[in-house]
Amino acid sequence: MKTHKQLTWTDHLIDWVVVNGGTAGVRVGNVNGKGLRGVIAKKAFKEGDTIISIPDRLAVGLASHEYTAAELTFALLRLRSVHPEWWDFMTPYWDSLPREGEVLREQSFPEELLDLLQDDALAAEARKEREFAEGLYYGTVNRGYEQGSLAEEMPNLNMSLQEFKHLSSIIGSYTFAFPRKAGEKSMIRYMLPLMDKMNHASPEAATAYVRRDHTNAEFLVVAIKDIQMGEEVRFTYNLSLLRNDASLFKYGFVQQQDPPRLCAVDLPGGYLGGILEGPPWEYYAGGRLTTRAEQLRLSAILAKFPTAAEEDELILQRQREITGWARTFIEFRMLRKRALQHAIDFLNQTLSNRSTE
Ligand SMILES: C[S@@+](CC[C@H](N)C(=O)[O-])C[C@H]1O[C@@H](n2cnc3c(N)ncnc32)[C@H](O)[C@@H]1O
Repeated sequence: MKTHKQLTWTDHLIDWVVVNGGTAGVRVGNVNGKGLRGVIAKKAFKEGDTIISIPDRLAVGLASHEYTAAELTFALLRLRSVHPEWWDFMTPYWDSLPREGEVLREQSFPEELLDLLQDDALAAEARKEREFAEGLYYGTVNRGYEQGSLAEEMPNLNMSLQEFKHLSSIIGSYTFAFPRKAGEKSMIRYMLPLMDKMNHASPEAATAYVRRDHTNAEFLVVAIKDIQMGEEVRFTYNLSLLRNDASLFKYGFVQQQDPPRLCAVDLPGGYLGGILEGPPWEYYAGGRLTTRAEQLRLSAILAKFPTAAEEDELILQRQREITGWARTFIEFRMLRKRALQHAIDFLNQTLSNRSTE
C-alpha cells in the first residue's frame, strides 16, 4: 500500500515539473533493500546528457548559504506568510517532502541518540544547533538585529516547535547552494523540486552533477558518465561528506568505507564542517603528521570510548530490535573507532618502517 501511495505523489510531482517547463527523464523509487528512496533513470543517458531540468520559477531561493538551517527556515516561512498564492502553487513540491520522523539531522537529534555517540563534545555540537533553532523559534537568540519569535513575526502560521524543527531538518538536508546571478561569488540556498530526491555518492560512484544555467534560467542535472535505464542517478553533495561525522550530522546517514576515513572531529584541530586536506596522506612516510605524538593523540581518543568497535558490532548482531536511527548511531561510533584504529596502525607501520631504514 505504501509503495502505491508513494508512486502517486512522485508521479504527480514529475507531471507538475514537466507541465511547468522542466524535464525529467527519471522516476522516484526505492534504490536499495533498506527502503532508501532515490532518483532512477527512466531511459539510458550518455555522458553530458541532461537528465533533469528545473526552471527557475520552480526553485525556492531562501537566503545566504552562510545561514543556519533554522534561519533559512525562517526565510521560507516568511515567503509562505507573504505569498500564500505562491505557496499553493508549490503544493506538489511540499507534498513530496519527507514527513515527521523520516528525516533527522543534528538539530533534531534526541538525547537518547546523542548518548549513543559516546562523545560529550560531539553531542554538545548537536545541542548547540538544537538550542539555536529553539532560540530562533522563541525569539530569544541575539542575532544583531530585531526579530521576534515565530509566533510574533508570523502569527498566521501557527506552527509548533516540533514542526519548525522538522522543516528545519528538511531545509538542512534537502537544499543546494548556487550563486543568485552568473559570476556572483555569494551563494544562496535553494530548494529544488525533484532534484532534491537524489542521493549522495562519493566522487567515484557519482553518475551526475548539478549546475545552474543562468542563460536559460534553469537548474540542471547532467550525466558525468553513461547511465543505464534503471540505474540510480547520484551526485556528490559535498566533499566534507567523505567523513562520517559530517554525513551523520548533516544528513543522518553513515557510509561503509574502505579504507575507513577519520572523522573530521578526530583530525588534528578538526571541526565538524569537514576539511579535505590532512590525513591520511599526511600520515605517509615523511608526512607532517607522521609522528609518535600524533599516534598517541589518536590512541588517547580511541581509549576513551566505553566500548570497542568489536563490542558495538556484537551489540548490533545480538540486539536485532535496535532499529532505525539508533542502529545508525551505533554504526557511526563503530565506523569512527575503526577509522581511528586504521590510522593508528597505519602510523605505527610508517613509523616502524622509518626506524629500520
Ligand atoms: C536530498 S535528500 C535525498 C532524497 C531522499 N533519499 C528521499 O527519499 O527523500 C537527502 C537525504 O537522503 C538520504 N541519503 C542521501 N544520500 C544517501 C546515501 N548515500 N546513503 C544513505 N542515505 C542517503 C539521507 O537521509 C539524506 O538526509
